[in-house]
Amino acid sequence: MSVVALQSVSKCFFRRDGEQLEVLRNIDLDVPERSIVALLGASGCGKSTLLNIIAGLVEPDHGRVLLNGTPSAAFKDWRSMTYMFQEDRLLPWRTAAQNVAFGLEATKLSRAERRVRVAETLDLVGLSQFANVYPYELSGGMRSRVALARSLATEPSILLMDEPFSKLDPSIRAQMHAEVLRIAALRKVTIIFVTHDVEEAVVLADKVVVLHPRPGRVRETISVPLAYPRDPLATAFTDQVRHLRRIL
Ligand SMILES: Nc1ncnc2c1ncn2[C@@H]1O[C@H](COP(=O)(O)OP(=O)(O)OP(=O)(O)O)[C@@H](O)[C@H]1O
Repeated sequence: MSVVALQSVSKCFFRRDGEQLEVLRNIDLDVPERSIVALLGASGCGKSTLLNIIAGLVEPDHGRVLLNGTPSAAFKDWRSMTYMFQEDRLLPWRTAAQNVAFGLEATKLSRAERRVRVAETLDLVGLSQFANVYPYELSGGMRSRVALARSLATEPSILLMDEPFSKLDPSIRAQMHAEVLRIAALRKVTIIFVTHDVEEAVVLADKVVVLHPRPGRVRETISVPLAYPRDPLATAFTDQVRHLRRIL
């Protein structure tokens, strides 16, 4: 069964001047369990809007969103889904551990259970030594790891990411890609992420959905049949990357 399925999803926004902006038209999407799907497209083609629709943050005008087979409006298990934003959005007055604990505070876990979960998740992203450090004392890559740990602390089965590594240096970015692939395999998580970077899409995803702008439509869905773990340098010269580059 698909973890996330979109059927003929369309969305318009109204601009300030009253003009209607058709952002998404008839989007169909099928995300099987434990897959990694990239939403790839040029700026403004509706990638973030699509992710927000999946997350239940934006309601589509037409079409259906099914989460584990349940229509979005009737879906109850929102805790099984987390969202990682483009900016890390760490709270500066909280330590790394306290930031990771943030999403757990609304759960039924006891204080002791939360402490264990935070320690496990920081360990997962290789930051056990930095639990008591504040965000300003961390490098960009470490902050990104804390943000990833915060997204994973609730043990989600679906992780949505909106260009989460776009602000990082290329080498740190490659490290984060490796981290995501390692953790996705370990935690059995389904990932849907937005990117406008062809290499990032091909390194991470097993399926790349290419969106065409104005209005956003699925232009093509490309499978990436490369075995994991992938080598970013090796993937840069594959046919898939050449093809996607040509389209974009
Ligand atoms: N709440 C809103 N109200 C009005 N217009 C919106 C709203 N949200 C998004 N838009 C418009 O919808 C279009 C698609 O935006 P969206 O952020 O989904 O695109 P994107 O592909 O993620 O772009 P980028 O890669 O630049 O982040 C843009 O023209 C944007 O200005």
